[in-house]
Amino acid sequence: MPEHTSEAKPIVWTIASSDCGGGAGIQADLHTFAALGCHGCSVIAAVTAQNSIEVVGYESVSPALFVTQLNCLLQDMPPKAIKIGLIPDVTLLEQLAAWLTQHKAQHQFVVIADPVLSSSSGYQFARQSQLCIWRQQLLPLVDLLTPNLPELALLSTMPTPNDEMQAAQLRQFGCAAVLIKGGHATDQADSCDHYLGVDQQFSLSLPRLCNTHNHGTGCVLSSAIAAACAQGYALADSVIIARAYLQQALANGYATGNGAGSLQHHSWPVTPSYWPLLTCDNEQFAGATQPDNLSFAGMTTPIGLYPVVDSVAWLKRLLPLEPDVVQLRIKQGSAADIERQIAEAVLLSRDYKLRLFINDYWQLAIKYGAYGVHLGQQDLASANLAAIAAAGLRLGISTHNYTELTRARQIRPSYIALGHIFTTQTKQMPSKPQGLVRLKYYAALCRDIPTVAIGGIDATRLDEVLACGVTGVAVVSAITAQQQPEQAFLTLKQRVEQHYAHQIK
Ligand SMILES: Cc1ncc(COP(=O)(O)OP(=O)(O)O)c(N)n1
Ligand SMILES: Cc1ncsc1CCOP(=O)(O)O
Repeated sequence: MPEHTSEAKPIVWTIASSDCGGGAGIQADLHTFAALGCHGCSVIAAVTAQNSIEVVGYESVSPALFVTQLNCLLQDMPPKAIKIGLIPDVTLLEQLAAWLTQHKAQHQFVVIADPVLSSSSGYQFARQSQLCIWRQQLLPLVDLLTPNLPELALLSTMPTPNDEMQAAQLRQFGCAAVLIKGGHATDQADSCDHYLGVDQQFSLSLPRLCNTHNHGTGCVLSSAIAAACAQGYALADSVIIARAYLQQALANGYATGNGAGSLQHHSWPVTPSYWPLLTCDNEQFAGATQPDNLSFAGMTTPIGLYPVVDSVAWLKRLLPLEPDVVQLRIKQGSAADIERQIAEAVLLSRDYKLRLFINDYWQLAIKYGAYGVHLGQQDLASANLAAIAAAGLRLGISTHNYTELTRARQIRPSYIALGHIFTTQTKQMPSKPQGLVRLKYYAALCRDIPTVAIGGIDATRLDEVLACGVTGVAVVSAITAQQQPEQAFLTLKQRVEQHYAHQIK
């Protein structure tokens, strides 16, 4: 399902070369854009003659026609993102650098570059003069470069075989981020890519697929990243989405001629087995990967209506109405008062058979024996997850994007919160509202873990949120800011219960 309606598909350009065999180049890029809900435009740099076995030859377009394509598109169909692929000509590379210098700042598009310097069948497109233009003129205009290991070595001037140092050098030349593709390290069982971004570094690994129908792999990965960027995802998220898209396309690759066949373009990836394992390379996310032996108690699903209240006084108001699950999220008060409220809330929860989650204060939750703990992203780094699991408490984790969701899934918590879905007045959020399309994708990916939607959800939006496939709906102001909070709770609870009862039938 595309992020936008048919009236507003984001426009993505590919500036690359034609593969008459249809598996790579411009043809693969356009398939990828379409599958990810974008409208693709193509600026053709060269026409190659190739099939599934070999590249037989190529001819570049004239410099005049190259620039005319760029200008004509810019006038009427400006891009949200541009993918650069094979440009086997020095003059065209120089022209492109000059054109990007002139227009990038004004039009604010993202540039993803796949420096196709040789074909997987062994054809060499790169000459020294082209490498110089890449280094000196193009890299400073690139937001993400996606070299494979041979391309990384060619582009870097470092003789060392150390990939990270070579990538660091390319970033010094000016490209903001580098994704080192590990596909060529065929001696390893997993295929592992390293993302070196402005403020994040991580590795993504997935089982190496035996399918030999892998023509156009690099083209598809870079164009999927561009498409996800055009859909408004941050660069790190786009890399993760694209890697999952590629795994899905590779898993279903098919024969065309007698050589490496083509990838199968499908749709937005939501299948857990295609999702990469994310390992954080920097301190910030240390400890975020689940130690294998950690296991959190499960929740009986669906979670249903999940009120979040800020005091034990609010909890006492709701308890006679028999909520199934409540979160106590205290944000003010002295340490002594907070502990008193948590202790009292846990005692009350036992009397009422309530599943009570404590926000933030995981030590107190363990001390008093709460049903569970809810932690945000910041809390994850400092909390002792092993202690929470060992005490038998459930764990809920907040997420606000694909990177956080991917990490949270690896921890295998009791539930994952997805937010904020709509604008909320209750909390200042540093992130953007996620909206319903993303919520649906996230919930589909989490088919194996309970999910809770949160943020700006009220009676008017309840049905569309439930329709996205979450197993619970968390609300604050839809209850506590209403004139009749008890009545608001009862109405919401009845509607949520009806929804899940209907689903089970
Ligand atoms: C169900 C649910 N989802 C998200 C949150 C937000 O938690 P967190 O990120 O820890 O932020 P604060 O609540 O501490 O502001 C939540 N509390 N509950
Ligand atoms: C705590 C929190 N975390 C993400 S949104 C949010 C507040 C949700 O409140 P409301 O339901 O009133 O929008």
